[in-house]
Amino acid sequence: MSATTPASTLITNIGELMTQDLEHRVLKDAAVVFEGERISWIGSRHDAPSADEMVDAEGRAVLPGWVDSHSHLVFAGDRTAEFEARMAGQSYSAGGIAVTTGATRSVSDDELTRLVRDRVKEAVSQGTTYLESKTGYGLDVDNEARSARIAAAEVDEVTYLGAHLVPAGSDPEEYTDLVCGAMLDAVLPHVRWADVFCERGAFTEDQSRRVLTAARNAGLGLRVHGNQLGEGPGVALAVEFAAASVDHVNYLSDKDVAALAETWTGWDPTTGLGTKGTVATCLPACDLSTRQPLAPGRGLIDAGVQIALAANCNPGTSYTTSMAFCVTTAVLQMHLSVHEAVRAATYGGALALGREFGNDVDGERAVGSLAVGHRADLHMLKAPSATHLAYRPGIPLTHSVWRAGVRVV
Ligand SMILES: N=CN[C@@H](CCC(=O)O)C(=O)O
Ligand SMILES: [Zn+2]
Repeated sequence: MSATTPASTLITNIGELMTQDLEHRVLKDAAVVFEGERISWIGSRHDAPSADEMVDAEGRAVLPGWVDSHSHLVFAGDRTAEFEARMAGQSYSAGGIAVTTGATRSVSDDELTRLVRDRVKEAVSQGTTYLESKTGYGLDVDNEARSARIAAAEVDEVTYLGAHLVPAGSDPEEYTDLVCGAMLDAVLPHVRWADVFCERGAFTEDQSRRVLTAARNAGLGLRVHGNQLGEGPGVALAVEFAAASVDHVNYLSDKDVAALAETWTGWDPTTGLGTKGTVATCLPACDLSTRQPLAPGRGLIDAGVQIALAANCNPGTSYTTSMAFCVTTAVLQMHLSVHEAVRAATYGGALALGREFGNDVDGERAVGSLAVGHRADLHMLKAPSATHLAYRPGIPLTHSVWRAGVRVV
């Protein structure tokens, strides 16, 4: 805690406090107290205890900070020309990853760090308080290890994505061996997760299975990029490996939806107890930028699948850090309620990263929901309710942000 951070803070006169806790509480006329990084009290403002510092929300809404569980922040350069071509009718393919890999390899460690740091700042300024990033634009042992090391210093969670694209000139099977061998060993000290882009033009089912097996044997949690460009084996593989999340999920068969729903049958959403399933992470900004059908978030929720919303910031398919844009799109176009969309962008992201209530890892506090004992990650809007996120699309509504009890915006 910095010398200027008060020991305890009371935020009072909150018009709407959307807790996204297990009871789904939305409190009117509320107050929150946090001591250091920990929330210590939530209730009616009329009953609020005193604190060292008092912040008057003046009727504004307060939500948990966004938990952005899917991004690719470690890159240099951009792909404006590819985007323009796509807007003119060309379809997205995985091949563009090679362009960013070339640009990323060409910059110094300091420059790459600065680029990542600027993107994190941009995300935080819009209310993101917990952020994952993948590697995946290094694609050789040294550059993947460098990406992992730089990401680990700048973001909360790092995912190894050596299996993003087979580099030009490499034999796919030999490259998969490298991803499962020397490259995995090199990134291991810096990462908690591994991911694979299981899609045509990227990694086959068999190659993906090898990557997931090696990562699991190395003790990493698993994630899968699946069913982005067409129906395929990604979701089934994610379920088979009990991955924490399968991301994109644009093209799902009834069997895929049923398989994902089945993974949640042993979990109680009212207590958060039981065996968690595989979160379906929807990436609406990416879907719009690649002109893919929006992921069927509504149908997934209705089938009993826990979903997350993430920004998927990367230079190819989704060059944005705006979680608010994703929430807006989820409400306006994916037919989620505001509460469901905000939940997917906060609690859902935490579920996808194993950082939700009851899952405090390495002594870290739960994120993505507001309850006593959780990390004080709060996002105050320039609006009286979260509904304004969808009602006033495109308007920057972040008023202030606290991350682990420290005011950062
Ligand atoms: N789909 C795979 N990976 C990224 C895009 C990578 C790129 O095109 O640079 C994604 O999540 O959309
Ligand atoms: Zn991705």
